[in-house]
Amino acid sequence: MFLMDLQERNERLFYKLMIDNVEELLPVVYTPTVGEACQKYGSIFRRSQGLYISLKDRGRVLEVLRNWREKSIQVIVVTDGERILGLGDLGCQGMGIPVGKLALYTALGGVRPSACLPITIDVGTNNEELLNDEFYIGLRQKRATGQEYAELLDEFMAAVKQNYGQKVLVQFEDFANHNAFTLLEKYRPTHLAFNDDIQGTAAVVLAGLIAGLKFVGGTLADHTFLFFGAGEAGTGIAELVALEISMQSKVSQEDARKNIWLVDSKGLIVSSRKDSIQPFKKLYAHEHEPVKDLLSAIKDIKPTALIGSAGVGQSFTKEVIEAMSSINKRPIILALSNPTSRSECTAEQAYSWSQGRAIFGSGSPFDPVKYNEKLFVPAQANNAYIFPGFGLGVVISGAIRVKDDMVLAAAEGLAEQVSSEHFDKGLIYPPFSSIRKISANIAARVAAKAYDLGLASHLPRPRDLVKYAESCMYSPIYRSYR
Ligand SMILES: O=C([O-])CC(=O)C(=O)O
Ligand SMILES: [Mg+2]
Repeated sequence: MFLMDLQERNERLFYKLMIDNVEELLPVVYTPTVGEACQKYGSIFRRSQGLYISLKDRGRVLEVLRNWREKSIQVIVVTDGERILGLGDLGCQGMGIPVGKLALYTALGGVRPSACLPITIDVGTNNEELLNDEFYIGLRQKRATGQEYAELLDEFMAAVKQNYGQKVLVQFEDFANHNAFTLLEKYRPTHLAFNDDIQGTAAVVLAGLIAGLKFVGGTLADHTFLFFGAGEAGTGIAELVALEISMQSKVSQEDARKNIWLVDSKGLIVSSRKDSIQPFKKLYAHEHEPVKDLLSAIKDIKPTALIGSAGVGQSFTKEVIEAMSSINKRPIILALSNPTSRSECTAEQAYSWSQGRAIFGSGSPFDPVKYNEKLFVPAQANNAYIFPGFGLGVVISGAIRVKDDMVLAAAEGLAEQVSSEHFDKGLIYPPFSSIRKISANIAARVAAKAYDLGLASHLPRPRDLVKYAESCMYSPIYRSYR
């Protein structure tokens, strides 16, 4: 609440404070505190942040967009609040997420604050508690679905293009699975559309796996990956890992998918399963006997890495971590669900149950852990490493579309920032304290790919893209007066 006030009162000071104290303030402005802020958004509401577009605005969404005080927008983060982190449907109170993500776009990625626009689409909520809460700030109705939902989103996306042109990045955030994949597929051919939960998370995890394999040995193609959770994050990561394997090892993507297995709420996804498997999971329905639970799946599949993103806290039990540790000398354990209460296990559990052998990363931050007199520093495998730099790269190159190769370039840009100095400390990501440098490098990689693919509209292509990215970054300094 203090930081929200400061952001409102003295934006420059807010960003100066953020940039100078990233590691301390990230968990406040962002995950996990932002999750709690969304849960309590109605009762801590002071001034409106961001733009709300509701079902009641149908037919005049363009007019609503034009009411926003800033005219030159480069990045929009939009949610409909249906799947806020792992907390579920928070309706309009999800606004904290686009606001927090865009604060990071500026602090971590150097996109000008005035060029950032947080938006929440209000189509109602199915959260009964909120519907009965006198302080709820959104429409008091059940969520609109089907055609009514699709038409509002269509009107919104058309209005965005009409008002800001085709170089505005639209980042979809925390939509429910059943809309996230459909919206991305629908709008990526016509808009500069990016889904952070699918593509951003995929890039950060791929970078972490590439770094993690330095401790384990071998290439991605030599290993087996098991995902607990087959939603946006799980299948997004699986697809990017398969793409990277297919490029590294010159095999087809179908072949690359064979060492990747997914577990959802009904067990291991296999072709023999009787229930209907959603299209985005089908690619991973390999031939195997049905397996009901995670522990049995681990014993059968024998993965090198276990990647959790189901939003189910404490699902990596002692037995699960011990099974991973009996199969691997250095098991890779990623507990990606957010916020902390949804984390599959804590850092302390991962290190102690694996007797200090786990290579551990989590979506939400954990403090370093002392185990057997040794200090372990857990990695924060959060898309915050990717989206600010990714967005900066898109903005500075004037890219008009997002291609998977650009997401891959972002992952590689992050992975190459991990040096021997980090590996020696057991780290698979560089520290957030150097995030602006990391973002500039990711931006340069992404921009380079956009130019290579002929998708960049800002010509001529700058010669040194890293230097150029750095020179474009917003800094919270005061101009000197004459
Ligand atoms: O916001 C975060 O910390 C990461 C993320 O996108 C999510 O959990 O949905
Ligand atoms: Mg998200």
